[in-house]
Amino acid sequence: MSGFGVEVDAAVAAVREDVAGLHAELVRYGLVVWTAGNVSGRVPGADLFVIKPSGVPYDELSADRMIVCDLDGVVVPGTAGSERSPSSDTAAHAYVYRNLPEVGGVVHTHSAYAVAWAARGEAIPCVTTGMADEFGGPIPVGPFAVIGDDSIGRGIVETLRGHRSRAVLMRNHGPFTIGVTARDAVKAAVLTEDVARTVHLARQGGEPLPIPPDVIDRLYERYQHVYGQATDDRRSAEREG
Ligand SMILES: O=C(CO)[C@@H](O)[C@@H](O)COP(=O)(O)O
Repeated sequence: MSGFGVEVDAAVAAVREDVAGLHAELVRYGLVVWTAGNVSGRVPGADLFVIKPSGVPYDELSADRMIVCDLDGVVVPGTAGSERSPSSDTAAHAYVYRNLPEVGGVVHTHSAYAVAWAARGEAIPCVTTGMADEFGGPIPVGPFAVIGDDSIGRGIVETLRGHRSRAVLMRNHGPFTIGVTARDAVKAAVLTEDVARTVHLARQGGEPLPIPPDVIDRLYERYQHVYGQATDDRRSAEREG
């Protein structure tokens, strides 16, 4: 018995399944080594989110091992998985959920090319149409912050609030991405690494050509509202508004 009620219990169960399964996508797309990356998802209709336990191998991340937290990042006692320590980035994820109500999922990885840009403290310029589609401009750099308090979360929110990009490169650390759902945030993490690698490769042969800002705007608008299917997470969230 969780004490949440039937509807919230069902929502928690669905987010547990979703978040557990999405960690396999981080592995599939080569975004993580060992246990260095995490996915969380907000529980619709409740001030709760679900995140993985800290330092547990990805092939052991079943739904019942996911951890339910409140929006202060405190583990809900007595729930499945609560005997374990949550991800060391739980406070950062919680800060994002508290301060950006439209966010339904948060992802952090140490994907190699994105971390290389973060280590230099250099924003990734928007020089491909695919990047304009997903990010609508450059991927910005967030401040240097270390695990232990709200500072990573603050840096993510300060950098991404009002920004089109769903990704921030936290300086000397790595990418954090947000989405309307956990899956949407995983997609942003996959595409962040893809553009980090592509723009890095492009620069080996010279300076990439810029895309005019009005063209970036048009590509971004089309991708958000026309690309894919009306049932896609982002377009559904927009309709539900
Ligand atoms: O960046 C760090 C630690 O520096 C963490 O995000 C990473 O190792 C993953 O930690 P968790 O297994 O989620 O606790």
